[in-house]
Amino acid sequence: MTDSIARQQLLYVQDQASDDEIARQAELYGPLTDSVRELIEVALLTEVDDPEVRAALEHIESAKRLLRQRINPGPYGVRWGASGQKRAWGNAAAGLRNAVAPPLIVECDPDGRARVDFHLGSAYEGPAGLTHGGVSALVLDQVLGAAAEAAGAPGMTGTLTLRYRRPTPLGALHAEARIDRVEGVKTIVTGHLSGPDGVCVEAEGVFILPRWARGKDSAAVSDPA
Ligand SMILES: CCCCCCCCCCCC(=O)SCCNC(=O)CCNC(=O)[C@H](O)C(C)(C)COP(=O)(O)OP(=O)(O)OC[C@H]1O[C@@H](n2cnc3c(N)ncnc32)[C@H](O)[C@@H]1OP(=O)(O)O
Repeated sequence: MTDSIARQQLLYVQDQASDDEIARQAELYGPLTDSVRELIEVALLTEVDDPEVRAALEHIESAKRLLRQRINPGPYGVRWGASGQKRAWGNAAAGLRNAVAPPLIVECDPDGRARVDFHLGSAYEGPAGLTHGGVSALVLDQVLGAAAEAAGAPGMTGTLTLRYRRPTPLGALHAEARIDRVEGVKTIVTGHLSGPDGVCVEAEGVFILPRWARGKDSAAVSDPA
């Protein structure tokens, strides 16, 4: 095993947090994340005068000083509580504590299906008024990966193939995925992302259970939101 894989595995942590403690943290940090996400949008779109921008910056710097007083050196990793409840709260697509995440709250079925309705604001723009193609890839990677994981066949993304069929608007969107087939350690998943006018992006992903995880309980290596 290489040092980098060993270091990565240290970020899969059983911290034995109780369900009550996890609920407390979700209630505390969820609104903080939502507020920071709104801040990103407001900072992008504000048209107030210069003194107001400078005053807002002071407030933000002050909030950062407060939060930095005790800080995890990061990254967040994946944590399991006492009941087996998992938190991938740093996940860039779906992490409860990650304001960069759209966020996605993905619904999954154990037969290997996943779906999510979500909203992308101005912070996810690529072409003018449209969703950035890399963000579409982020969303589809997560939703396809979640479908594989839901069926107990999780894996790292080996290959993700996308076909951008029509421009993806910002605003209300939908993504869904289903397992096409499982071939040994490979799970092949298909899916799409759609907007009000229909399918915008089609996807196929090959998710591979890495060598270091083979023979382990799949729940112990999966990476849920
Ligand atoms: C589990 C927790 C996470 C669970 C995560 C769940 C959340 C999902 C959403 C987030 C997903 C991500 O962002 S994941 C992050 C992005 N992805 C990565 O960083 C992956 C980086 N690459 C790797 O770690 C590795 O290359 C792997 C794991 C993909 C494969 O390496 P390996 O484990 O050594 O595989 P190996 O034994 O050689 O090959 C096994 C089989 O897969 C085929 N194969 C090998 N590489 C590829 C490939 N890139 N694309 C297609 N097929 C491939 C081989 O031909 C072989 O087929 P055959 O001979 O058996 O037919």
